[in-house]
Amino acid sequence: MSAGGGRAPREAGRRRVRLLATGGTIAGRAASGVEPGYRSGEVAVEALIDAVPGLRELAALDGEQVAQVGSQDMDDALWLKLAARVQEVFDSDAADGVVITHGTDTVEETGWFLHLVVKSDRPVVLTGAMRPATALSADGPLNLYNAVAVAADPAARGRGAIVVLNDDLHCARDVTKSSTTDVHTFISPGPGLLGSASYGRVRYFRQPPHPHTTASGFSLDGIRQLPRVDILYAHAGMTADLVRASVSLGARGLVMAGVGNGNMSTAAVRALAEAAREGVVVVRSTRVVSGDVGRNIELDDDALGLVAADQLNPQKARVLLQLCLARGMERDAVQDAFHRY
Ligand SMILES: NC(=O)C[C@H](N)C(=O)O
Repeated sequence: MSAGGGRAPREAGRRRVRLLATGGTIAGRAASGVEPGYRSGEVAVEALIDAVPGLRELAALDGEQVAQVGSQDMDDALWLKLAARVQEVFDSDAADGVVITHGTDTVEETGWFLHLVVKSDRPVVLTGAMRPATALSADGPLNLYNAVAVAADPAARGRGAIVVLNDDLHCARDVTKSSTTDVHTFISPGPGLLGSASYGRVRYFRQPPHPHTTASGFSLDGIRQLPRVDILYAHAGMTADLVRASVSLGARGLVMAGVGNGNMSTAAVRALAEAAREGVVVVRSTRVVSGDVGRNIELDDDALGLVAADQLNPQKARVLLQLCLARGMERDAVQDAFHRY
């Protein structure tokens, strides 16, 4: 095992897994994750690996610290860095699969980004923990064990980015965090789980039906930064002010976390239609945890110039819209992408 990104030795029949650590509660130090002043992301990658009995028996492992942040501090620059690192690891044949240790707050967004841009069939597995590494009944060690088992499993190939927590395998497209503190926080509303893992024994229930990784039209090619896309949260009595503020601050895209089926107040609708006329691409998603946002249902998207998010929640819609805008796609092409991916 090396901490600096050296290769795990190739041993006959043994899969090689690279651990890319980014921080999060899986690397947090505290008696619990709800202590005042608690900070995630303090335990280094070597210590994480050493804390899991039997981990090295699953695969030839090496670890690399890509970042050390609470995932609330993940941002576009870190996504680009992480995705580039995953791509380099695969392109140089340094590993058969990667495991990314990550905070749970935004793991769904990072996973979705990687699901769309990484060009490889090799498994990209993300895991984390709800309880700090030093807490009573820490969940990180078994999550990491299961994640390495998935990354080392040839049957995980071609399934895109997989989020593994609490014995569940989720497609990065579908997964979302549903509880602030519960260990069973991750759900995949609608499509359901991708599979399960029990002490390293992995089963798959389905293939992700939407294009991803090698079949996705997105990649890192030519992308040095991502365009600004803001998410606005709809509520009773919403005014138009924040829509206008986002546009005047330079947002090239807006995602509305609408009420119900992607609805919002009349004032907000008018402001969004105006933004769309000015060339901002506006996507209607929903603050509701499950269900699709359909086109031209309660709102006339055709007349208003809006895009419907289909199955993507606001934070996932933001990632896809950033990638679409980075590729120079216009509104109709963006709508097609929301139906396709
Ligand atoms: N459970 C966690 O990992 C929460 C932490 N704030 C993070 O996302 O990094």
